[in-house]
Amino acid sequence: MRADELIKIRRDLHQIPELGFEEVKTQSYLLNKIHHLSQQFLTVETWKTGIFVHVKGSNPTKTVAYRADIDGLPINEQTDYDFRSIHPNTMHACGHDFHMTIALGLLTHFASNQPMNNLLFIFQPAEEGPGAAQEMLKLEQLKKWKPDNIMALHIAPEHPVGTIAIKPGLLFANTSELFITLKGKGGHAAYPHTANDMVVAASYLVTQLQTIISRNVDPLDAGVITIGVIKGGTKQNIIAETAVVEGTIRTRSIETMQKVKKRIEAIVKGIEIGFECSIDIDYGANYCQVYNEETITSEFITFAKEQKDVNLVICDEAMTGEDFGYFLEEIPGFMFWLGVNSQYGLHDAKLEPNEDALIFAVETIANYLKR
Ligand SMILES: CC(=O)N[C@@H](CCC[C@H](N)C(=O)O)C(=O)O
Repeated sequence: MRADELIKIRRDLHQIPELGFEEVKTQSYLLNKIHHLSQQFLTVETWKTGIFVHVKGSNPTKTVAYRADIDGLPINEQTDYDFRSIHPNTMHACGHDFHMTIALGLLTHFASNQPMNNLLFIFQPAEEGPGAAQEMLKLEQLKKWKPDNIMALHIAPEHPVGTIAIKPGLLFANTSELFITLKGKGGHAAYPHTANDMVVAASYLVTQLQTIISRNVDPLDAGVITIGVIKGGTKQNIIAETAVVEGTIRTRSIETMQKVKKRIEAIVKGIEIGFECSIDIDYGANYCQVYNEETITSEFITFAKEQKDVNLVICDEAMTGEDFGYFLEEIPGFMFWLGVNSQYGLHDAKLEPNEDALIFAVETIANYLKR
């Protein structure tokens, strides 16, 4: 596929971002493209809004899976593109439009250039939440086409085009979503003594949560608690009966995740007693770490070093999360960062990844898979 064709696909997909398990238009766009390819070596199956495409190899000794996530984020796009999202408050702000386009570019290549080994393309819904990897791993398709290895990429705005950033071992953190609901007693703004204000309780809670990483996690370990949402109340002169606080927890180890959650629960108990309210905690979706299998990752690093146009970076681990980690728990493989050189980062309403990375990725990964 030519660079301009990849760019056209990326722009089409960029315009129709959909949230997890709602990727109906995205799935039908991808299926339409896939059905226009030569079907000789392909078997196409769907699951919810996801797609599996098996490419039969000419003389297979194994099956290699390539996974791309397909969902968007609830963000109101603020780029200067003339192909901005046509879906209000939804945007491909994590590069999944790039991930899908690259997978489709690779699939297009191998549909007409039969690979030696079998390939399995996995277009996965709902990576941003609630996650789909664990469910997909249990499916019939994974059993009958059982991949021996698996790989995936994630765009990296901070690296120039041509960069592959990777490391063996831990790449991404363990994550847990965090949804906290506080319930007190509403009332008139002028009579605070008759009510039980959840805006004030939530404010104390958010402040106290900030002490967990700084006071309870070993400084030589690492963790993140980010509160991305705080909502409460209905009007400026009404005391809020309820408030919600939503965030995410990131840790390098499961043990630290457990410790952080224990501390959250203790702080919540304190707020319940101190503010005479009731608080519910829901940890939502939890993702395990992304851990790159050492041998295969080292082989990929060796391959990348040999490519003249690849700027190889051995990077540090990041506190991002990915349910691709679940695939890696069961299937040896790796994930890498693909440089896309954007002034604005992931989850930013102005993210504008450089489209030159599309053809670079397709050609580089096709060469790797051919080997
Ligand atoms: C690469 C990336 O940005 N991934 C997301 C994964 C979200 C996990 C989950 N919904 C959570 O918020 O904990 C990330 O935010 O790192």
